[in-house]
Amino acid sequence: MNMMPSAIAQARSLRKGGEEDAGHDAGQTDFLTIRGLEAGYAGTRVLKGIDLSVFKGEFIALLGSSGCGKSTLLRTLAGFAKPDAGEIRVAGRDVTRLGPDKRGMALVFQSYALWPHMSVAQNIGYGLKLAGRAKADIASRVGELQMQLGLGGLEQRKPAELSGGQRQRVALARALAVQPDILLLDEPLSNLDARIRLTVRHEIIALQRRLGTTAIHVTHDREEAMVMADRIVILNEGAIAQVGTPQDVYKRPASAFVAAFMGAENCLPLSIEKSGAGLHVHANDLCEGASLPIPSNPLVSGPVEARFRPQAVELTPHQPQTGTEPGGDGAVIFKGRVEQTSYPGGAWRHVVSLGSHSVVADAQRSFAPGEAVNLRVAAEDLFLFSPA
Ligand SMILES: Nc1ncnc2c1ncn2[C@@H]1O[C@H](COP(=O)(O)OP(=O)(O)OP(=O)(O)O)[C@@H](O)[C@H]1O
Repeated sequence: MNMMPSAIAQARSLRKGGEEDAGHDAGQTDFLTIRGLEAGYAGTRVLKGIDLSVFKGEFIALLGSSGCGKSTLLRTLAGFAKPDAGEIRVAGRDVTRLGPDKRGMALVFQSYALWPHMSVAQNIGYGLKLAGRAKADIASRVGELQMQLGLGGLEQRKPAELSGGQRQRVALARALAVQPDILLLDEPLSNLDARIRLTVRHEIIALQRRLGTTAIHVTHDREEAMVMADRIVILNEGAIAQVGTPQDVYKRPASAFVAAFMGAENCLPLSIEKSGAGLHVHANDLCEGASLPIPSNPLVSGPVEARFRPQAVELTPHQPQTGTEPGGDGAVIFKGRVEQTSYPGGAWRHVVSLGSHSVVADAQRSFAPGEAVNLRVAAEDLFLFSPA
């Protein structure tokens, strides 16, 4: 049974508040199901077997670096590109080989793709006209959408006479006019300036929630994905690297790639040993020894890659440890020297060198270049990965 919009909103708010939520709610009926999807261009395989289930009313953000296949996935879902293998189902119906207009999906492009010679009202009503709807019906639906999207009074203007934010709203209204089951958004905000972007972002979420439309939103922007999505799908070179709630992918990245992509770009080598319920970090020339709880991701004793965010570092003036192995406090203390200090706003940013490595560390006070510092990173902020 499909969820009503209010129930979706409730499920969404529970998920957003629930730290331990694993993401895709058990008991939900999958609405859009993608199985083994492969697609590419003239011999180049771009999508390498995508499996994903989305339930009705869910907002999915598709995040990944340039060229990883986000638009290809969206275009294949919409029916504008043919898959080489795999299956796409909507509410159990196989739509893999159906034309774009037979799938109950609407795609909003980054470039808006509005008809330049048509007015705002004609652009919004375009899909309804194609579907043969009566003039009065079209006028009433167009008027409704104009009001919902703050386009009242602009109905006679041509796209060239609109701001970027207004054009994007017209593109969104045109997509929503046909009442799609699934709204596909291909970086619809990337041409907007930062302030308008925030406004349109909130409008899209509010509208999507009110209508209960299932949405897949492609973006480069990590923060945009975090604030808009129920779940984030991280793509890496045409394959899914992780699917999870914003909290999942931020706090429990499944791989070094996801950790780096989600901002944990500081990377240092450590050597660990698993023993019973704990994990021992060997002291080396970068850090003191430490005892940590075993994280949830699989690790083997030996060398690991340690990743953490600049904000996760507690920076203090260097204090030599008295014992050989302080451990037991659930944190690793690295030793470094400040190379550069700057103030990008909010906190002081430091580039700190540790032997031949260097990391970025934020602090509320500034440390001078040349100063010896300790960098304390708590276990929950330290992501460890064994070599593949
Ligand atoms: N029409 C095309 N013909 C050939 N190759 C293409 C075509 N469109 C995209 N590609 C290639 O397919 C790969 C995936 O492209 P795609 O546009 O899906 O990536 P993306 O993740 O959306 O990137 P971006 O974030 O830069 O828009 C890239 O290597 C790209 O060069």
